[in-house]
Amino acid sequence: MRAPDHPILSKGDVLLAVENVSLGFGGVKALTDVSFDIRKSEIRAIIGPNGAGKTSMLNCINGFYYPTQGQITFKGVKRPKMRPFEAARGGIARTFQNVALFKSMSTLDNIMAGRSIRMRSNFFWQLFRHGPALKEEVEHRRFVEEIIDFLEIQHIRKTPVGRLPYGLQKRVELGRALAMEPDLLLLDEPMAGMNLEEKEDMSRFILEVNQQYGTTIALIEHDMGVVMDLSDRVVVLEYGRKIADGTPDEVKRDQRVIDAYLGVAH
Ligand SMILES: Nc1ncnc2c1ncn2[C@@H]1O[C@H](COP(=O)(O)OP(=O)(O)OP(=O)(O)O)[C@@H](O)[C@H]1O
Repeated sequence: MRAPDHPILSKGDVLLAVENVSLGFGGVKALTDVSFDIRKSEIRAIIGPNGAGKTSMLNCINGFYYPTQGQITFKGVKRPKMRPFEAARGGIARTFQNVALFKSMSTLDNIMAGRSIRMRSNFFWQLFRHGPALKEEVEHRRFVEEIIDFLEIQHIRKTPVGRLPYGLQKRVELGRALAMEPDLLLLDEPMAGMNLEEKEDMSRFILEVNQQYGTTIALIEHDMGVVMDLSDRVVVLEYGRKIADGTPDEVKRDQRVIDAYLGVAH
């Protein structure tokens, strides 16, 4: 396990704070004055109708976009403008709406690629798999094997991921994000395109990651059954603005949320 590079936060402390964030693309306002926080070790859902700004928000959190206005504070530090790999190095991992893996590479190599962000030895040593790099690689390999066991994907460890069914690809992508040992795991529609059994498996893994490792998770999801079962708190966006924020029960009863989103079958 890596040593923490920040003051140790306890369960329930604010891990990430979004304050008055706005984001514009030319004339289009994707986000307007949105504030909410994500607390350590919780599962936080971001929901709302299509085009509400959910993915834009995730993109601001992982450094893909920089807010036009407002600020994001992570582990107590105001976030400077940064690129996604810098956010990843800082402890934010992400999966995508449409799986983003190296399709011709095996499950093992894809997860190992996620792990490379935690490797310290320089490129020279890695190239020759010698000296410090060899010792380090053995340790990282052990960690990756733990993830493979945890996600129950031993049987596909050598299979090129492009050949796997969609549900398993999503599981490998989760494995790659976990290999980064993130402080904050962002999941963009982790159940999209899955059948019922795959959804149940994915829900179980998300809960286990949260409970066994205490990993803080923020997820975007359209399946309301999943959202209400998994999340501790839910933030609701509509037309780029926050319209509600609370526990699943509070949000379910909120008339604005019912009118904007839940009234429509999901
Ligand atoms: N790169 C971009 N350039 C221009 N407009 C964008 C861009 N990205 C998002 N938008 C616009 O910003 C708004 C919010 O989009 P976003 O994808 O964040 O919504 P969403 O809630 O994630 O939707 P969905 O549930 O359909 O994925 C939309 O009007 C969208 O068209």
